[in-house]
Amino acid sequence: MIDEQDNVYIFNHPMIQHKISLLRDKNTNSKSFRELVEEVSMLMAYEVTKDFPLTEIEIETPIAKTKTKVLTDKKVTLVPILRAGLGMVEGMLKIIPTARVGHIGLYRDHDTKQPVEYYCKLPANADESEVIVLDPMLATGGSGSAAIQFIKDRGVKNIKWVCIIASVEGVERIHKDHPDVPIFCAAVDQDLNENAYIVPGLGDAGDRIFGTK
Ligand SMILES: O=P(O)(O)OC[C@H]1O[C@H](OP(=O)(O)OP(=O)(O)O)[C@H](O)[C@@H]1O
Ligand SMILES: O=c1cc[nH]c(=O)[nH]1
Ligand SMILES: [Mg+2]
Repeated sequence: MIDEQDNVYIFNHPMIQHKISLLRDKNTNSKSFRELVEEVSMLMAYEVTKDFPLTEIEIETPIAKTKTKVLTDKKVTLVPILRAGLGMVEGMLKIIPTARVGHIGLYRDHDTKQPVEYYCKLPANADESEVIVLDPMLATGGSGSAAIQFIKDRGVKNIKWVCIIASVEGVERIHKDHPDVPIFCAAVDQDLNENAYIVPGLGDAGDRIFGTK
């Protein structure tokens, strides 16, 4: 159950939408918030991987020989954007257990709202891999656009962006800077407030995952 328009895939499955409502609720505590982010990520992984290629092999069941399909050997790298993206890794790994994990550290300067890079470690030969970038929030799109550019600068061609809540402005920014990158999310919210937080959004995802406020 997914709406696709202009390279944006919105997950409208009832189980995902229900969990998004719990994430948005300010009364949801850090433990529940973390668990919900993991569960939503796992459900999203199911759709994000739907174009993965299959190869036919022959095996023997206890009853008979048969032809069956397995995933074609394909390199996948998950790249969470620190900190909040970390909350999405375990859920994704439940569905894609062979994925490697790289990390990009970015924070948004409180005054300028511009992304500041403080860490980047991608697996060797990341350029041979499909990269799935993880960050729960796409607000102005500044962090997302910069992260995608770091990854492209390392030669990666096949990139997907997976977030939980996007803003209209963030979607437009990624489309403008990186029209080749599809966006997967559970909701697109209309507004940003004066602090560039998504409205209604869910607040500061990093602080809610790690209990830092
Ligand atoms: O689209 P943007 O306007 O760039 O904003 C989105 C970014 O802001 C948040 O990170 P934050 O700076 O709060 O860092 P944190 O994950 O360490 O809390 C969020 O996780 C994104 O990375
Ligand atoms: O709404 C927002 C915007 C940026 N970062 C967040 O965590 N939430
Ligand atoms: Mg934060």
